[in-house]
Amino acid sequence: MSSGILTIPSTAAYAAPPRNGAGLPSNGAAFRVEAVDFAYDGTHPMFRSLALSARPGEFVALLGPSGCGKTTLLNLLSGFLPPSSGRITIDGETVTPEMPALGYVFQSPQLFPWLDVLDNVRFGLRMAGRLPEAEQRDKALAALALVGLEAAAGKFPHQLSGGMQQRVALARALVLEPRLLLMDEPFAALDAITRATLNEELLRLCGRLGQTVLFITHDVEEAVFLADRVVLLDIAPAGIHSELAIDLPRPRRLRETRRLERFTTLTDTLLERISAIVGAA
Ligand SMILES: Nc1ncnc2c1ncn2[C@@H]1O[C@H](COP(=O)(O)OP(=O)(O)OP(=O)(O)O)[C@@H](O)[C@H]1O
Repeated sequence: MSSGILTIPSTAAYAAPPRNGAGLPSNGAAFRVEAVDFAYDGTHPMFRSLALSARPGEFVALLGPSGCGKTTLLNLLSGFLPPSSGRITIDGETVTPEMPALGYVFQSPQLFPWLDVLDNVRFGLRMAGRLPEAEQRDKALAALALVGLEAAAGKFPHQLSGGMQQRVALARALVLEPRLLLMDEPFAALDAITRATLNEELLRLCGRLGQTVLFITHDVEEAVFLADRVVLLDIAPAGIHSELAIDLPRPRRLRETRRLERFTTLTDTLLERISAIVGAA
């Protein structure tokens, strides 16, 4: 944790900075899932000897048919679900839900309706109780500025659109300066235009802040647009079906990137693989 308002990594701050997909220095965390077995109630196996890792600053999108265990994997990675065997580490340390390195954004923004936007964003800092109130407010305002919502600080969630609420949820995660951002279909409930805007904003923020991201989506185009690597899950308990490196140039803009032949090739490849999984089920 830094003591500044929100730490934007600069090249000078790192002797040998790892590079994220945007080619910028990264302060992201590495995660590693090693030989993980997991079964709900001990009887419904979801994963057997699962292995997955990400390098600092990498943007990993997780795709797979409904029920294959994407959210389960996210809950294992966050420490909310303990594996029955194997090991999950963030920068070499066994994960726990309290790890300050972790940030979450879910499909529903889950804002507190009785708190204004600033206090929603400040909530985690208030609970941690480590900073004076004025500093908490400064940090919350800086996080809101990152998502373009500084002017909405005094509004309440019901006065915001769905897209604005999801931006607040993102600011609430970012204010804690997570080094690994776990996102579970964060834009799935939004209209296509808002979703496109938020996809571009997320990439801009990740390029600037450098955190590692695990992003669950059902949308193949969204996965290809955002990610450095797409991980495709098979029907449980088969685990990972395959991975695909997304070698599209950055920075990415939706309209330009979608027009690239390589974008079509990558999305087609994934769609074919998903059809094969579903067809075989
Ligand atoms: N707490 C639980 N107890 C028992 N079974 C569960 C629990 N949570 C999820 N499951 C089951 O585990 C399987 C995987 O669920 P999970 O939510 O991880 O899948 P998913 O790939 O994220 O699905 P979707 O794409 O539909 O969101 C499903 O069959 C689900 O019913």
